[in-house]
Amino acid sequence: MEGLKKSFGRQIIWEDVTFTIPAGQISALLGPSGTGKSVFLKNLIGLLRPDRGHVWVDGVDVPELHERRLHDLRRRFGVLFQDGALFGSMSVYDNVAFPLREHTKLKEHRVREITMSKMELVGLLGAENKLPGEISGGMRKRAGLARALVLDPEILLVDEPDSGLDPVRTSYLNQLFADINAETGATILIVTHDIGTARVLPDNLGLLFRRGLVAFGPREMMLTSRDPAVTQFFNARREGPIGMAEEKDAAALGLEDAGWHATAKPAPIPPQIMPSSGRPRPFQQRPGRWLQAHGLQAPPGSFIDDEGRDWLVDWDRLTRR
Ligand SMILES: Nc1ncnc2c1ncn2[C@@H]1O[C@H](COP(=O)(O)OP(=O)(O)OP(=O)(O)O)[C@@H](O)[C@H]1O
Repeated sequence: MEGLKKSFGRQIIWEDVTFTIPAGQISALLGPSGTGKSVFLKNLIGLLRPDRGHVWVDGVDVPELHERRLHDLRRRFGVLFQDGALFGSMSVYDNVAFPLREHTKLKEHRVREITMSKMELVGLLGAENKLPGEISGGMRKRAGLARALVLDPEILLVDEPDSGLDPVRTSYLNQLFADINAETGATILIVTHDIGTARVLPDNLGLLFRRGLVAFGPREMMLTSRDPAVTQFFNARREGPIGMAEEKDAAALGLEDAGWHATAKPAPIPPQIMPSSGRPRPFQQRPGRWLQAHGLQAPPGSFIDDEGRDWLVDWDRLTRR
């Protein structure tokens, strides 16, 4: 993304957004409600066009593409929209099978195999014949995810996969993303409000706030950041520049910011989710590596899981195998 700006009428959603989503890694984008995260995803796949700027995918500038080329490019993307975006009059099965029928010439028996395997992956077997209106919100979300996965996308964009899901399902889903990334090397971008997910799943984190990208970088950088908005958001604190309304009074901000800087204290960094195989993902980094490379110490208690296991020690054991 380079110099990206989007507005609707006189409302600027964000501007000067420039960053690179590292290929083959898992990244998460967070930000208070209404900061334009969903709008951002839509710009990435050409469903909305930015006012200005570029979205480069392998040297191709997405906003410049015409419908036909966009259609071809989208084949490489899997997208889960916030509401699942299912066709209400089609069964869950037909919804999930849709991209296969739209983008490939596969025979029906093959379509069935793939569709059923993805439905199994997201725990939806048995719901094939139901209509979207007959299943729960969380199930619709998982159906949307199965549909996003049927073409084995190189780039997977997911908008709030965890909203409306219970903590156990969210935990399964996070494991699923780690496994997909490990197995297929897909680049995954997740928009989420779930700080729990943001702290343990991605390799990189970004924060949208006040009409721009406050920061984007490796998980360890973001979780130890002293930027008041970043610290406040990733630790779900009330003290900080982010208010209940979209934004606090700019004048008050200047006054209070100094205090926030002094008190911003990062919490311990939790261990990252490992793939089910027990082997690190291709781009997964040794815990503490980014901090070490920058001459920084992890906050005390970092990389220790709930059972008291030290993941630094574990990592060395796993990678030696
Ligand atoms: N098609 C559109 N036309 C006009 N305004 C829009 C359009 N789509 C989104 N907006 C506005 O853009 C802003 C950002 O919306 P968006 O849905 O991207 O926020 P978000 O960060 O994803 O929010 P949440 O976390 O609550 O889902 C909102 O003020 C919304 O009303």
